[in-house]
Amino acid sequence: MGFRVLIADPLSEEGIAPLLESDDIHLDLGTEWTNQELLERISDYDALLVRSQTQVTRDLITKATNLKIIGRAGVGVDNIDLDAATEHGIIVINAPNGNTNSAAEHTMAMMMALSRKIPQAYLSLKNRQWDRKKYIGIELKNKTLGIIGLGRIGAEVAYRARGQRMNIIAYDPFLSEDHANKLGIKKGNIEDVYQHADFITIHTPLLKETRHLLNKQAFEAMKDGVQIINCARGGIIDEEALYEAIQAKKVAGAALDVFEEEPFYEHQLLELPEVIATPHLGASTIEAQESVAIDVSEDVIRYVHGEAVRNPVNLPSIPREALSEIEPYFLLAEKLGQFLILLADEPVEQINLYYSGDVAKTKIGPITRNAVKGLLTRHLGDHVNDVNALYLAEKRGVTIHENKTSSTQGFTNLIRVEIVTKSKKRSVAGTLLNGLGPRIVKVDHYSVDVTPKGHLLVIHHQDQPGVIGKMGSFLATKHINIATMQVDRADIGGNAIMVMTVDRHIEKNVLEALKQLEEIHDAISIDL
Ligand SMILES: NC(=O)c1ccc[n+]([C@@H]2O[C@H](COP(=O)([O-])OP(=O)(O)OC[C@H]3O[C@@H](n4cnc5c(N)ncnc54)[C@H](O)[C@@H]3O)[C@@H](O)[C@H]2O)c1
Ligand SMILES: O=C(O)[C@H](O)COP(=O)(O)O
Repeated sequence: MGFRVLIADPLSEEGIAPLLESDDIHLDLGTEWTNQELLERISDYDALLVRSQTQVTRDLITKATNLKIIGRAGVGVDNIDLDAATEHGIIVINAPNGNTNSAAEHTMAMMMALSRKIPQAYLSLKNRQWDRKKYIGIELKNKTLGIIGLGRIGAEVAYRARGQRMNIIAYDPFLSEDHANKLGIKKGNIEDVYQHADFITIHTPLLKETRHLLNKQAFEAMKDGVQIINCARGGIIDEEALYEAIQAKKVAGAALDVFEEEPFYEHQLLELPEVIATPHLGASTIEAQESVAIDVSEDVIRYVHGEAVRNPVNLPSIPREALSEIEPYFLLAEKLGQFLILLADEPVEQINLYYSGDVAKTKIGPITRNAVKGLLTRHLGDHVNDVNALYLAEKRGVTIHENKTSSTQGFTNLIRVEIVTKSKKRSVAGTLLNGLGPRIVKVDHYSVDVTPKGHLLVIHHQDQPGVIGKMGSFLATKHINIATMQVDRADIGGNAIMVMTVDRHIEKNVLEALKQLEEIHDAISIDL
């Protein structure tokens, strides 16, 4: 059947062409399905593609037992329960760039329609009224536009509004003076925007912090006769407060593309002649729809082919150049984690990662995720992946610390993973050998040289003559062939370690018998 993809909201046909053309992908359209149908059938799918309409709730995600990826053909992911997706190890991707222009153009269209009362005049004319006095507008030229949220769309709006010869003041916590200067706008705080703007347009995501950002107090702080444009998200404006501010003539008009509840057919704001509105059309252009659908389709294909996706929402996004540099470390980190967890005989409380040499110069976050994934998979199973590894560790009270160190111990790159339990610390270190791949080079403070692959046997023993021979003979009686062997010790006659690669899995009873040998302190079998 291949990789099953469900399209739950209408997407551009041209945009999904890459999916239609893929032999290993099976596409179904669920745009006419009811919520109940979606809940009942979602477990058949590996991928779900949506726009802003379908509510991807925790309930839906819990029922989506085979789902691996959710694609949002657009920017806002407030219709997707990201926490639930992350917990279930489902990667969420979006298409952040494809509709920027369309949303910015729609914002400008709304501001111009608002300032010249075009929708109201059109309605009046449709009703066979020729009323020129009632529809006197104001010019944009020399007016101040306040932009709240100067990201992709906010910046495009600023660029266009400058063309209208507006003065622009913007508030965004990440806006630098330098960037503001480059855009030819003024950087201010939110109070400055309220105090000076004749028009205020919002371009933030809907977050806990931005819900009802424009509320009663905010409207009170604004200039009398201010006009509001919202082409971002409904919940950012407290609609009740806006209604009252318009009735009180504090706000002269509002142009709204988005609403707290969508869709709707009755809305008290629409009863006000000062309000003009569109039904969430900011991204509804042929160009934007084609572009966002292509972006998510191509990312789904990348995912199916095991490549890194370009626009992950619940994973840090890695630029392509950086990815090629760090991807080889993923396997090493995962193997170190898988190896190390078997040395732990108590619950892990802390994971410390030490990066040195070349690897310390890279983006280490994704490497850490792979190490933690390796540590957790052993006990939590295959549902642990790089999307939920950190979340699952955190949920179990395990803290993770990343460190960059200068101690390369002679290797060009070195990753050391350490676990801290109630009574001890254990660690393994590994390197990527040029052309030879991953190697484990340290187990605690012992030096070894082991390829982390196949069946390994780790023995802690007393360093004394005859132990190695005894071990060899013991394994021979169990028909276990030794492929490679590494030995290191703390001091002559002191504690020592043996790491062997053997040709088959070692059963529990064989390990127990091994541990009974006099000089053996511990024996651990590791299948990688
Ligand atoms: N109407 C539509 O059809 C339509 C189309 C596209 C995007 N959108 C919406 O537009 C919004 C912006 O999209 P974008 O692509 O520009 O996103 P973006 O991430 O590029 O920009 C958002 C900006 O908001 C800023 N921000 C966050 N919290 C803030 C706060 N409390 N105060 C001020 N600024 C804050 C961020 O720093 C960021 O710069 C999103 O909500 C998106 O869903 C709507
Ligand atoms: O966040 C977005 O990208 C816009 O709101 C577009 O939403 P839509 O895909 O439902 O048009």
